[in-house]
Amino acid sequence: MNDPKVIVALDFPAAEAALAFAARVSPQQCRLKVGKELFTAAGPQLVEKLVALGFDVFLDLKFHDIPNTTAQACVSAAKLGVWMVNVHASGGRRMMEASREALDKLAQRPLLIAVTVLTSMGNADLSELGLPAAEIQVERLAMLAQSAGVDGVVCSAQEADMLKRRCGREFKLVTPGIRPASSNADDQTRIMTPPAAIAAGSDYLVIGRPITQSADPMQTLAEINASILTA
Ligand SMILES: O=C(O)c1cc(=O)[nH]c(=O)n1[C@@H]1O[C@H](COP(=O)(O)O)[C@@H](O)[C@H]1O
Repeated sequence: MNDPKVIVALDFPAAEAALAFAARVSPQQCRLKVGKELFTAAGPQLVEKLVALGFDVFLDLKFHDIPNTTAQACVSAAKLGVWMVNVHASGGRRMMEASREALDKLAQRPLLIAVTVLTSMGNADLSELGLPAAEIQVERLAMLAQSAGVDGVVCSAQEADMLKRRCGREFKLVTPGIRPASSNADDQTRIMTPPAAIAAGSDYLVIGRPITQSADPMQTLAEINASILTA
């Protein structure tokens, strides 16, 4: 597999566990995501080690701040050699445009992705925030993100079909909240199985606990990869 669709979320408390996982998989089988838990514990050195092992690394720090701070944080992330970085679309147009412009000045830049509505959020959670239903809010933020020049969005696979039609095939859809039929939802709300997500138009599936907490993580990853080859 030369273009792995699965991005494994390395939500571990320390570098050792993440490196032990990385030692058992190859960049042909999956990409790797470093998020807030692992980055806060292990820092940029761990990210650089994973990049040096040949993995495409998604640095998922979901930046959300004023335009200058967010843009410079994206530049710092890019300097680690990562493949993908993300910001919150709800930070607004000027924040996303500043991030894109700052990255464009680099010789090599990562994909810039905007988070729309977290996959843990359901319509009741959104209503409490005074926001419309997930599908409407995701569409609105994705259209804004696209017009601000980002490469794609994080959304749930439940919105993938709608967004591929609205934003076109080239606009990348990165979808967490992926659960094989046999897995628990955990704290995720807008979920979908791996083959259904690919069929709906997801470009990349972010999967953490169903793989990392499985009794046999390598077998689970192999089964998921096999299930989406035929999707
Ligand atoms: O940006 C993300 O990666 C992200 C966005 C989102 O809306 N929902 C979401 O779950 N994530 C991340 O995707 C991963 C999902 O992990 P699992 O629920 O264990 O599969 C976690 O590392 C989350 O931080």
